[in-house]
Amino acid sequence: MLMCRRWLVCSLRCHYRSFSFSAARRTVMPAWVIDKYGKNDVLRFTKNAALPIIHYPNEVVVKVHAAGLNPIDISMRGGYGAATMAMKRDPLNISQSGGEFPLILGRDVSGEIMECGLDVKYFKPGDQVWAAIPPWKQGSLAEFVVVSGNEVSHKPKSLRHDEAASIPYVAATAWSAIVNTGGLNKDNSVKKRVLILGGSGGVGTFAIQMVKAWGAHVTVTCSQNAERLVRDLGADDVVDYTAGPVEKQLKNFEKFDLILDSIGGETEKWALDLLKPWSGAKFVTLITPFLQNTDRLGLADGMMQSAVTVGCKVVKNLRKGVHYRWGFFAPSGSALDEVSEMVDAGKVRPVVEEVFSFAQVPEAFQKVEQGHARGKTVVSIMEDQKE
Ligand SMILES: NC(=O)C1=CN([C@@H]2O[C@H](COP(=O)(O)OP(=O)(O)OC[C@H]3O[C@@H](n4cnc5c(N)ncnc54)[C@H](OP(=O)(O)O)[C@@H]3O)[C@@H](O)[C@H]2O)C=CC1
Repeated sequence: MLMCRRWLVCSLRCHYRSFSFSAARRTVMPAWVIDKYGKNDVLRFTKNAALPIIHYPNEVVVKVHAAGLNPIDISMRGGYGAATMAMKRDPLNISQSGGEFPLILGRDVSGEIMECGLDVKYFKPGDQVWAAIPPWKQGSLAEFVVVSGNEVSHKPKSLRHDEAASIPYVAATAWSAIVNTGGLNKDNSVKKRVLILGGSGGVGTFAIQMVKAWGAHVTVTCSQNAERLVRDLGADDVVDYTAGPVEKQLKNFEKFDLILDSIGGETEKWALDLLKPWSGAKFVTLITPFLQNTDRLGLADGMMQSAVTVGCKVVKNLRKGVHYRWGFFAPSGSALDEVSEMVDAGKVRPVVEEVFSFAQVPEAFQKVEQGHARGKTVVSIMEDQKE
């Protein structure tokens, strides 16, 4: 239905465009950038980052009110995925930026549309929006960011920007893993048994709420001190991984239709035995060696290595009657449209652990890097904080 609405508005709003942002255009903006990969000391605040401009007609410029941080920001600060991102990012050098630096991190944005490309008909300047920004694009720790019209969505009316910025990246990841890869959706999830390995962080706290809203029975693994949080979000059964091997604790549970793994490591050695065999049940892990492979071996060989690795695991598990899959973040404005409706209907709420000011971006990175997240870390980018 939402896809149709996007199409309808596209048709009705013929070539709407505003020139107000362009007319008042400055050439620089405040931002946190990195000029090389490393630890937290590579983060640099500047008032002179290049102001992003629309290069493709389907893009919009968003004024950032709040940005969300994710573990991938810590990894990217250290160079994770650099080879792949360099290939994806501006392969024709249209932006003429001359390379990956200065790089702006931050994958979540909640803010306001300032300008729309000529092909953007679903949005107009002034719209309050949110988006998850793909890792090969400049991020949201800046005054403005450019995203594609198909990545952006109207933010939930019931949320402030600092709340909204906690959701897009984890929602787009959970949606891609659970819906596109795992095969569950709002119409087929009632009474399905879902196991979420790692329920207390960003992805977990969103995924619990999403599948619970669709009627699934949700089992979650987390630390003992996160039990109350995940139960409040809708978890039916909670397993404390600090109390002993999870596989032993889960052995006598009824088998599952879907397992979402955001922990990795040894998990896949035992977790697939917890699925209902020969029923279409799936194990979807978010912890994949895909980017490490491409960083290490280059794009072609890295992709080949990844295909061989995942292919072997898929075949091995198919023989046991269960499905093994890798899950990935995938930007999707239409998925965020649906999430926005769920939020405004009170079915999903933001789980914000801490909000930092724009001046405190390095502290926000430290917080995410320490781990043990209980929901999300957000950076609020108010006018007076950009000085
Ligand atoms: N493939 C992809 O495209 C994507 C992959 N990811 C990956 O998914 C993972 C989760 O992301 P995100 O939720 O944002 O991360 P967070 O850092 O927000 O959360 C991780 C959570 O896991 C908990 N945890 C740690 N160890 C265990 C364990 N053994 N069992 C259960 N819970 C545990 C942590 O709390 P505590 O330590 O206190 O228990 C924390 O709450 C990350 O590794 C991330 O890189 C995320 C998005 C996209």
